Amino acid sequence: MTMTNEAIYQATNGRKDSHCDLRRQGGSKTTAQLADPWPAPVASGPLNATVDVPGSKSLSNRYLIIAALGREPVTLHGLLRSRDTDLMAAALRGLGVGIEYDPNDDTLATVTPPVSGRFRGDVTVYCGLAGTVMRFVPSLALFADGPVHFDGDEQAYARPMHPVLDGLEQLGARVRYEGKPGFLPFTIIPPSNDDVSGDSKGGLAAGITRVSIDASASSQFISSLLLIGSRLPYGLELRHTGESLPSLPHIRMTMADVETAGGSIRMPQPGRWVVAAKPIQLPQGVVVEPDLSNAAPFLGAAMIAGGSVSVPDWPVSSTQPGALLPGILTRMGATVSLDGRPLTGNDDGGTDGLAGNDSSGAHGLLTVSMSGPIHGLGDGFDLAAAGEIAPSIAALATLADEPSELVGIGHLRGHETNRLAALVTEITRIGAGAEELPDGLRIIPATLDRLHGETMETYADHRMATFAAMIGLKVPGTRIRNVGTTRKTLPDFTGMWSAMLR
Ligand SMILES: O=C(O)C1=C[C@@H](OP(=O)(O)O)[C@@H](O)[C@H](O)C1
Ligand SMILES: C=C(OP(=O)(O)O)C(=O)O
Repeated sequence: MTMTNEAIYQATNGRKDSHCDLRRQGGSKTTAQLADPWPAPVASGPLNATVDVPGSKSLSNRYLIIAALGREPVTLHGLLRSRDTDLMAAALRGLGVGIEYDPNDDTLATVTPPVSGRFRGDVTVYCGLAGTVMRFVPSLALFADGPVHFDGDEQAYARPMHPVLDGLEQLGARVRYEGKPGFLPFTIIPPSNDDVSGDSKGGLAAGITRVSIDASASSQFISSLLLIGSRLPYGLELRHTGESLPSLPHIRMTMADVETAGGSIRMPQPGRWVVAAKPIQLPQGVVVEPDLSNAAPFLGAAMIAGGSVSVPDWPVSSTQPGALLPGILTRMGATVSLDGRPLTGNDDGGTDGLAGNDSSGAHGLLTVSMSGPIHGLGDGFDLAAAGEIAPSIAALATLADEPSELVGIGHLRGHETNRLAALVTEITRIGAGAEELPDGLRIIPATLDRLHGETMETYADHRMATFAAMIGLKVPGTRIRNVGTTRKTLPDFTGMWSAMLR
């Protein structure tokens, strides 16, 4: 066995949980130096801040994978450097992909695919708690020259994995579960002699390969197979068999990114995708958009504290679900503008809210301003398209003037933690009301005089930490347990948060 990617990760970044990109964010404290629990700062008045948000986790990890599936080196500009993306890079290195960071700018990375086009087997991939690593990298194992073992944080053992592994078995791989069937840890034994197909006998199927899986627990199962579909000898026809499908923008993101690399993925009808067999190659240089979901706590801060917060380089059009924020925040009472022009975006929160990447790369300064109360979202607000921003929306809803029901997000029970249970516990802990619904959450806000500052648990969930920091802006005495867990997708959340409040 070669070194695991976690070992490579630790060797290149320091301790497992201590990676902190000090250069980009101007030198705040490392995890070891951060107080635990961390006293969340209170906003002493209206904000007036501009916050540079690092690159998108979802785009960074897709570009890394798609670059690894090409033939020529690709340079990624503005790559997110965080636990999830460093784990992805380390996983790819373990599989024989070259990844070099620019010594003067570690968000500039050149990815060089293996010369043979095949990935190195007999390795262990450490996934941490990263959904994009544990769900996307197994599909690469299909093209490895030996078994690939996957493991992760203990908490990752609870995250659903079966549907994507079921899909890989339909493509000829064998999966050996080493813990609970359907969950990490496991080993993928790739098909031999390039017998990558949907033929039950393990031979090459003459014609397109058909795979059916139930992706109602995570869109990442679909994205994983779409990422490698172009590499299959006859392409892929993928069907989703479940009733609901979350995070459709993230699937559209996968389709758009594969298309940027010259691939072709069609969605002739909802729940069915057709991927053409063809070589894919990203352009020589690719710019990563800022992470719009990670912008949510900062933009939301302007709504909680009043004043305004701006985020530069906001894409005019994006497949990121965070592109729904202007519409949702407007509905909650904010005024949103892009380069000074009013913007409302799409506020339907539906499952098909976004058109696709704007290949022009046009972007501007997004500003969220607030002077009045935060409005609740009322009954049945569907967040299925953008489940990952639910904790930020929940923080706003806790401080709003009327109740909110967030629905279409039952699958959040399988995120970094059971986010529905975690949000209910933390919202009720401070004196507001919340209850779980079969597919979401009902939040009954309380006035500030009824809320009390408490030590908030984060459950190793970066978005529970940013949720608590948002609450802390208005609820004195809020303390956050393990705020360093934000490094999953943000290298220096506390430094950025404190700078915003200065
Ligand atoms: O493909 C992706 O990059 C992601 C898809 C979504 O997963 P789910 O569909 O499991 O919610 C999202 O919540 C996650 O943060 C990132
Ligand atoms: C669900 C999330 O992450 P993951 O990519 O680990 O699924 C998230 O970031 O909100």
